[in-house]
Amino acid sequence: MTGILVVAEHFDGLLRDVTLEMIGAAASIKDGLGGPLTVVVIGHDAEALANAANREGVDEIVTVASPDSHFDPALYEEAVCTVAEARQARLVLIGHTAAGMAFGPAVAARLGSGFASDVFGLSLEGAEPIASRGGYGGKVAMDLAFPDKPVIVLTLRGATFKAPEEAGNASIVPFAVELDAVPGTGRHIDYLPAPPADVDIGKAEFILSVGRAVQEDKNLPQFAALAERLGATLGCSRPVADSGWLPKAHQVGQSGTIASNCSLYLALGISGAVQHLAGMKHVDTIIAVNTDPEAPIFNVADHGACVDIFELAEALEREFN
Ligand SMILES: Cc1cc2nc3c(=O)[nH]c(=O)nc-3n(C[C@H](O)[C@H](O)[C@H](O)COP(=O)(O)OP(=O)(O)OC[C@H]3O[C@@H](n4cnc5c(N)ncnc54)[C@H](O)[C@@H]3O)c2cc1C
Repeated sequence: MTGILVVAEHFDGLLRDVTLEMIGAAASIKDGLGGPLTVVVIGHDAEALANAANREGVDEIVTVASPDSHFDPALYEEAVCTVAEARQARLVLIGHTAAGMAFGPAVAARLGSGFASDVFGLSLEGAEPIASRGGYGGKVAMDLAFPDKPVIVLTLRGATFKAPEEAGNASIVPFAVELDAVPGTGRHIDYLPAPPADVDIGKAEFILSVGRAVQEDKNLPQFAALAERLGATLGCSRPVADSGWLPKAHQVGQSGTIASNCSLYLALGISGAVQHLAGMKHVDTIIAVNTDPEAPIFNVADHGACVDIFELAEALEREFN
């Protein structure tokens, strides 16, 4: 058992980004593990999606035709367990998403495997997979090994692993799984689209982010204007979003959005809690402004200033005018 099985996630005829990110994570340890990398695409239109999963490092794409045109966790559980056993997968990777969490733990229970959720790091110790995840509400990071477990199921955090850029030359193989007799988990009624967001933190290249130091919502327009003037997207820490001073789409971090495309991050009055830093791990250059010289944000910042954020905003405004 040395292979890796990545379970493709898709919606509305498109692969979700997390699928390609899982392929990137799997490809980075494939040689050390010693087995092939297989992607399973399950769905009504599985064959049409197979080509999109054909990326560098993938050896085989298995398509499983589903009788249901909508996602059903029971069908995924059956299909993934069947393919994992047929391909003797050592490692099964599933997105840490609403869909992935609906069938991933059930797959792990059925396969009697080791299991970890919300994994943000994947490596090898010898030929043993090691999964990194948070603990105690994200206050610590831990590396997990799975001794004596022949199979390991992991759900991987999105916007965390790098997707391969090059196309692959995997073979595409239809795989029959008897899904008609599997009792579904419910009746699909409708999809409700999320309300449109005014920012896309995941794609923003330059983010000016404000923390609790802004104190109250009437102070936000000053920083929104500064962000606009600098050509930055306005981000925030969780207390700012929780207080309703900015919509949730602006929140950077573990329970917000990961700034996965950001080259410059200006953190104004943000202490640097681990949950916020989880959203900044891809940032190239971090500039932190905080009145507390001991603030943890300075441990990760490339440049820092012990300055009051209101004084800074006013000084910049004067500079512009
Ligand atoms: C499960 C879980 C998930 C979480 N997810 C997230 C998440 O996704 N994103 C997130 O941000 N947090 C998240 N949190 C919350 C996180 O733990 C912190 O509480 C939060 O990040 C703190 O936000 P902050 O830095 O704005 O506030 P604080 O920690 O209160 O820091 C404010 C900082 O501003 C500085 N300051 C104050 N006044 C000024 C001034 N005038 N000028 C300059 N500096 C000043 C202070 O010195 C301080 O360092 C999560 C927590 C949990 C338990």
